Amino acid sequence: MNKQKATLLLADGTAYHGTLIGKPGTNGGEICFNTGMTGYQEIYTDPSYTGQIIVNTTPHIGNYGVIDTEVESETALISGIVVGSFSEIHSRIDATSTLQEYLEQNNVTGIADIDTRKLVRHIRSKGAMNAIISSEYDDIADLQRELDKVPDMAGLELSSQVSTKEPFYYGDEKATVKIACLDFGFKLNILRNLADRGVYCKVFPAKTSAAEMEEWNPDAYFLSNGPGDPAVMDYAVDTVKEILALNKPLFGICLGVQLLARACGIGTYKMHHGHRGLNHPIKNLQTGKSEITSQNHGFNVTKEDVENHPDVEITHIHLNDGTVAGIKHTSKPAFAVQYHPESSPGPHDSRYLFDDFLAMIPN
Ligand SMILES: NC(=O)CC[C@H](N)C(=O)O
Repeated sequence: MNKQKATLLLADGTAYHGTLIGKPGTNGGEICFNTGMTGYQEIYTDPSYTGQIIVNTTPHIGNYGVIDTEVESETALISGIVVGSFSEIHSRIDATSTLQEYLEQNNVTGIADIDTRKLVRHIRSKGAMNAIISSEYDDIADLQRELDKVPDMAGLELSSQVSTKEPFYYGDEKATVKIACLDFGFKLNILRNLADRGVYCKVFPAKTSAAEMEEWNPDAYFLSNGPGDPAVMDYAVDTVKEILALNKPLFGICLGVQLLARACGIGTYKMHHGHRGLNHPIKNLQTGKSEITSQNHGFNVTKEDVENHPDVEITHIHLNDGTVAGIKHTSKPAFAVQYHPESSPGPHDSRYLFDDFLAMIPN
């Protein structure tokens, strides 16, 4: 076990001292916490966490190692991890490497031996803020200088940086249903869920226009999850407006719901500390049933704007705080959710949303 020291400094001046894990260095981002009891590898490789330091509330991390294929994107784009107890050994027979090796390979600097319960209570009361992890500096003035370089998540556009540079295909090319997918930072399990239902996907870079995608003559459109602030993504909002004008089925997940909302003139806002975990309860207002869901978001759709909108209604609400968890357009075939039906990690309660989407596509 690497016993090099590391320091975590929060933007409000709180410092935590622990042990370096992953790659030695200095890295900053917005600190947020995920309450999932499992699935650290999928969480670290979810591109929506780009620019963020993840605190795992599960106290023991690393104990089942890493499997190369169990990823949500090719690499971990996170700015760091903060854990309680870190295990450099693992006991899963199929594991291809230790988490320590994986973090080093993916240039992730982390800190272990932190009282994550205390830290999470701090973030929960003070709200989301920037932080820095360093194994190089322990002097607060040095750390503060590095922390000052970290941009605020509010107002940050990140999707175009993580999106595919070239279009690519996913699924069965002989499938009769074709779905154009806008990549703002796709989680792979969304594509797996679409392909498993027998459709052919073409994934387009974030800045592709609807006219360009129409050249492929898709039957429907999909808006992916992704990092950053939807309020500074006018390029994508304009594309969603163009897609809505086509009257083809449209489904969006997480950032996708925020972009659909903004395309309809509904606002989005930065939450106090967001929702990240695997057991978030939501209620489907159309069926009256509740679902336990996987979530990862720090922004949300403004509820009053939806309530006052003549053509958009709330379909799902978050049962912990009443925030908007899903919306649909009442005169266009478009709907989206703020949570993750593809889970990975997380429960499968909401997989029906993929079936609902495909049922909207005429035969
Ligand atoms: N998972 C996502 O798509 C996240 C969307 C957005 N970046 C947010 O934090 O709210």
